[in-house]
Amino acid sequence: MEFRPFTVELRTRFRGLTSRSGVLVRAIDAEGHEHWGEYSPFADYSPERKSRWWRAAMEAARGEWPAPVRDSVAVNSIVPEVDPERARAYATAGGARTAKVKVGGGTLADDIARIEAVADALGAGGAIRIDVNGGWELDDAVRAIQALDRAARTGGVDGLEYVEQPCDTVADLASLRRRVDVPIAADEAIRIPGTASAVLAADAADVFILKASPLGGVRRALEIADEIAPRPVVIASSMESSVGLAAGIALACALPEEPLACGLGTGMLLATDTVASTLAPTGGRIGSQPLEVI
Ligand SMILES: O=C(O)CCC(=O)c1ccccc1C(=O)O
Ligand SMILES: [Mg+2]
Repeated sequence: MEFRPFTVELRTRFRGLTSRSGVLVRAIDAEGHEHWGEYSPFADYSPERKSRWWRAAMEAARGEWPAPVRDSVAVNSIVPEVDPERARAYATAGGARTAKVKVGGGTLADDIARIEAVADALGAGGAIRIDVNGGWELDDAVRAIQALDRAARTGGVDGLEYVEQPCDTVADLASLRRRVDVPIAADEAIRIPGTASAVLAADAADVFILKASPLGGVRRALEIADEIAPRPVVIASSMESSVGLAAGIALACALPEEPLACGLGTGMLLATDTVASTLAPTGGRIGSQPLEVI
């Protein structure tokens, strides 16, 4: 095995980061085929969570992914917490018809203006989901979700598709789910410190966000999807370079049931990459592609 440290730059600050660093792992299988894995855990991850990411990188480098059952999946665009004019451009990037809008970091008025701009840019038939990354208190969450759902009913968009991780704890997600009509999606709650089983047991989410690398690899994430079924899943990246992104695509294309539009369009947010041609969506869809690691 060969190990190659890397750093890639982001176009927009994301999760407080302007770059992503890690190690690429390269291995040749028994038939002489080359495979690459990416180990790029976030710096604040515990040793246990880093070890899961390591298992995902090893699975990729050993060429142990299951065979795909579809060629491509729909993706969502990602709208960071930018002003309404820039939000419009992000909303339809890559041909996406579903936009995931980051909210909750500034004022509710700014969030409303951003959602209205995204609804207008998408137009009829578009879908809007929001990601709070936790942090809302229950009562604030109820008020904000109602206001943002109204904002998403402009331009022919049918309200919010779901709200991702509005509050931190599984208990708060479960309570909130009983107080609002908008579906609730669990992201961090199924990994930090919880599990999909705990979210299921508390009946705390309608939609489950699965990420191949932090969950320990494609096969592990497929087991979790099996446990969750028939509830809908969304496969998302962890803002990896294209080598890591390929694991998410392999997972999305191997699921027995087609996932909802996936958060696998993050290649568009990279200014530099580990491959010659970044994995990015066209016509709102993304599929696997041979990687030319540079
Ligand atoms: O879901 C997506 O569209 C992309 C993935 C994404 O948003 C993300 C990427 C890295 C870290 C956290 C998150 C998140 O879902 O908040
Ligand atoms: Mg999220």
